[in-house]
Amino acid sequence: MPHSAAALAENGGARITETVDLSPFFTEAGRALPDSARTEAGKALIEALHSFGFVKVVGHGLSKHEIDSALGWTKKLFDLPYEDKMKAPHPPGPMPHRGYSGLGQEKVYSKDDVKATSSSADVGKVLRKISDFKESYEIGSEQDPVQQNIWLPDDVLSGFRSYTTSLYERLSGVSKVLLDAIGVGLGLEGDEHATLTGLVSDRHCQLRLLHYPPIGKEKLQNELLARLPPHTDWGTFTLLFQDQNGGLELKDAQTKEYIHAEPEEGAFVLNAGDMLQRFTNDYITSSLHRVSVPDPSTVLDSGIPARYSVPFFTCPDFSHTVATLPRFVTPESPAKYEPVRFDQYGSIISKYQYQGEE
Ligand SMILES: O=C(O)CCC(=O)C(=O)O
Ligand SMILES: [Fe+2]
Repeated sequence: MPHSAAALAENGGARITETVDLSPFFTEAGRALPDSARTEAGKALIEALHSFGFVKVVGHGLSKHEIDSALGWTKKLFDLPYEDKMKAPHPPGPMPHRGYSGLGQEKVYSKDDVKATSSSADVGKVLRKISDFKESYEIGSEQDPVQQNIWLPDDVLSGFRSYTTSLYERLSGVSKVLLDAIGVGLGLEGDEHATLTGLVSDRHCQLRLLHYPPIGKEKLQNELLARLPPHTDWGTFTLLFQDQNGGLELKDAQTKEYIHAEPEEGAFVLNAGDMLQRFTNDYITSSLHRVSVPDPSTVLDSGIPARYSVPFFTCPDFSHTVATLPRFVTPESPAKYEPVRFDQYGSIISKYQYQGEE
């Protein structure tokens, strides 16, 4: 791991150390345990999400084979020649957010980036001066009536459609159990627990396959590059599988320092999105995170290796209105957010995470 090891040495190496075991929710043996085991695991989950907005999860029931397959198919896809990948091109504009985007095509911004450049006539152009050095492929539910999937012809990568469709379904199921664990950890019961179900839609989640190509030392020295700039995820929460090459970092809201989400065999990273932050009136934070490019002086002559990751974004239904749960509004913590319909929130944000040429 030359990249992350070098970066760790450089900034003191703060890492996410929180790893929670959610087997009381996910595995047969765990489910046989008394309720107190689920309460304890749920509370540990919420404690980590409250402190950092990020946590690593084990005991989620996904096998090593399942995780390796997700990363393996991702590599197979991006190993294809560019012309083949372009047989399923992401259309220009933010919607539908589906299909393949080549290097530099998508630019991710944070709300603060937009504020800082908003005096400029063309915010998108200013922010695109540093391009995102990544390629991606977006997949949604086959049942999504709003955004249809854009598939490669099956002879280009045989089995890809059926594999990724089943991965979407599998991770959608995992997300529902995670949501239950969040409810248990927050101590929600009855109607309050029921309001949680609106936070994860059957048809509006999104699976994303990502490839950050290797970068030579010279390019790192000579060009302004980002792998994935700081941003928050705007859905409910995201679960993410990454390879062993590292680079994902999140901003600690207290210290303002970026800390490393070090890859851990068998674990996925879970981070809260904007909807969970609004639902809990900031009790759970949607942390800024990024995939950084290291300082060239810390990098070996061979440059930095490729990195692959697979995030699954759980989102409410587009027509669902997310409101803060009353129990999180107190005299000490007055309401910070108006209720918002998810598609309206999405259309404000996605304007700035623009795909395609401008
Ligand atoms: O590749 C990663 O580790 C981060 C991906 C991410 O944050 C995103 O796609 O929103
Ligand atoms: Fe993200």
